[in-house]
Parts: sequence; C-alpha cells; structure tokens
Amino acid sequence: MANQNVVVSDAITAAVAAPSLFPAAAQKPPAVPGTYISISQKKLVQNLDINSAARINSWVDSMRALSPTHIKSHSLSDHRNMQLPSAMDMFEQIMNDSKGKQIVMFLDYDGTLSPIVEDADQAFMSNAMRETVRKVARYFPTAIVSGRGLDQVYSFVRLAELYYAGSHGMDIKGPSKSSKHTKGGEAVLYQPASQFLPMMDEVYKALLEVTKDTPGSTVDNNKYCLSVHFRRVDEKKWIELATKVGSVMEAYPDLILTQGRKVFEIRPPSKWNKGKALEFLLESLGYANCADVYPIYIGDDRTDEDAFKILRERGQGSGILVSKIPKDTNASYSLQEPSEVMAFLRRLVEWKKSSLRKQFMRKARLQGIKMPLPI
Ligand SMILES: O=P(O)(O)OC[C@H]1O[C@H](O[C@H]2O[C@H](CO)[C@@H](O)[C@H](O)[C@H]2O)[C@H](O)[C@@H](O)[C@@H]1O
Repeated sequence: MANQNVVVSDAITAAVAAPSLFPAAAQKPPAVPGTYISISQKKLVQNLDINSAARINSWVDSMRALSPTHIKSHSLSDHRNMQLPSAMDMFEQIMNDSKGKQIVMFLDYDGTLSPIVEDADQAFMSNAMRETVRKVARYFPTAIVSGRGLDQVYSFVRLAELYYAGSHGMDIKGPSKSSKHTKGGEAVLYQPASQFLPMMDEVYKALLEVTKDTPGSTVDNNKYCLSVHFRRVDEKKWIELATKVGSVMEAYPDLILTQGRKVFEIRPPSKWNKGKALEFLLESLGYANCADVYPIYIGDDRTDEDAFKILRERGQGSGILVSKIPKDTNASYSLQEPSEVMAFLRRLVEWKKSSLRKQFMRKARLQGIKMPLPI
C-alpha cells in the first residue's frame, strides 16, 4: 500500500504528535538491532501508512480492553449479569462433574497466584498462597503455566514438586522433586521453539534499543517470549511505544504479537501456546485420550484463552477466568482475584481430604464386616 499522510483517530493523533519511530512499510529497517533510531521522526510520521496506523491502534485498543485503565463505577453493576458463574458458588457442581475422574490443576502465575503490581520483578506470591499450592500438589498433579521465563517463574513459586510451563508453554519441565504424580521418575522436558532462540535474543536487543527513551517502559526477556510493559508508561505515550514495537515487528515479519494486561508479548512464529502445553502435560501424565481426567485451568489473561478453548473443545474439565470485569472468554466460571483463587484452592484441598476420609471409613467398614466376629 502506498504511503500517505493520513487522518487518524484521536489516540493515534496523540502518538504521531509525539516522537514516533515507525518506518514506512516500503522502507523496512534492516534486521540489525540499533538501526531503527536513525530515521528522521518527521519523515516517519508522514510515512505512517493507513494500515500501520490502524494496526497499531488496534494493538493498543486490544491491550486496553484486557486491562482497562478507566472503569466507570457503574459499569461493573451494569455488566454483572454477563459475568460467568462464580467457581465458588458452583463448587459442588464442579466437584460433581469431576466425580470418578482425576483432577489435574493448571495455574497461571501473574494475576492468578500473585496480584498484578506495577513492577513486574516484584510480583511475588504470598507464603499463604505457596502453602496452598503445595497442598494442592499433594493431592493433584499440578502445573504452573506462565508467560514468564521458566527460571523466573520457578524462582517465584519455588515448589519443586510441580510441573512448569514457562514462555507461554514453550519451555516445559517436570518436577525436580519426586511426587506420587511423577511418572516413574521420567524427566519431562520440552522446548518446541528452541530453534528461535537466537532470533528472540536479537529481537530482545532491538526492543531494548527502541524503547530506551520511553520513560517507564521495560522489556522482559522470557526466553521464547518477550514482554514490553506499558503499565508504568504515561498513557499518552502508549501509541508511541506501540509504534516503536511495530518498527521492530516490521523487521521480523514472522513474529507473533499478542496483548496481555498492559503488556505486548512478542513470540516466535510457532503455533505452540498454553493450550498445547496443557495437552502436552496431560499426555506426559498419562491422560492422553483419557475420559477419566478432569483438568481445571485457572488464568486471568488473554493467553490463558488458548487453554480454556482446548478444554471446551475436548468437552473436559473447567476453565476458570480470574477477573472482576466481564470479558469475552472461553472459560466456564470465574473468580474475582488471587485471594479468591486461594480460597477456591483451599476448598478443593478440604473437599479432597474429606472424600479421602469418607473412602477410608467405607473401606474400614467393609473390612470390619469381613473380619471374624469376636466369640
Ligand atoms: O502468563 P502469566 O503468568 O500471567 O504472565 C504474563 C505476563 O506477566 C507479567 O506481567 C504482568 O504482571 C506484572 C506484575 O503484576 C504487571 O506489572 C504487568 O502489567 C502484567 O502484564 C510478566 O512481567 C510478563 O513478562 C508476562 O508475560
């Protein structure tokens, strides 16, 4: 498409008025980190073609929708009817549906086990949450599925008996401490996007370079996924920052960009996602094509939708969305926030303990009947 001066929406007008680094589609920058900033900003603004402007606008809109910055006080009650049923209210129903099946737990990290905070490096989970997850893992095979790099999410959770899927499922590792759910001590290790590692390192450097002058922006290197944070960037600068990310994407057209909660996530050209990771882990646990399994996936973000969708397609288990506001989702139930996730997990543990007690009593009664009566 020919470049042209375009009339753009308010949001994008704000952006082009600010320094912008988006190159013309026809003048793609070379795929060499650090070369993006050499092009005159004025020229770039003129060169911003209508498609690029619309694309960047839609990226930002999409991110805003996932983590709205201005929620009108009346909007929550207006939408309450559209909310999914609460997983707490429907707890008994969920447990009934899982009867006779092995529950397998899948837990997202940010916004699910830890509250969303300004500084992504400080998103620690509480000790109470850690203890709760530890108990869950005692009774059910449990996996953490996160967009974060595997090592980082492990350093936050610090439970060796769990399965971990970092980089949105592109880096999978089994428990390092044996548990009754570990299959014969077999090491589970899977990195379906490893061939893209050099490219992701290159893109990481390029992103650092183009974003360095945007106050508040940070870039996480999550190994097979890179996250550009908008949370601490002045909202007036969001389009400008998105435009800078766009300039890197132009040089690597195969990369996939997704949006999360005030974050852009840049992934390698791989179809692997949290849903595929869920299926892979079920298979590793020996539940491939098994009707007697009940996966429960709890997550708060757009990337968790891939896992919710898989559960819907398989007609198995439950997807639980962590959100206070109604969202377009494939989940079946909702929980409001991490503290409610913890309450749900605790209830699950109590339910399991009580059903094990009942089972034990029943067995004991049966054995009692078989036992010879005392003379
Ligand atoms: O899949 P997740 O475990 O939910 O990880 C997704 C991203 O989480 C982190 O960012 C989010 O949480 C931050 C801390 O609360 C918050 O500041 C940020 O705005 C959120 O987007 C993490 O930093 C990213 O690398 C992950 O991709």
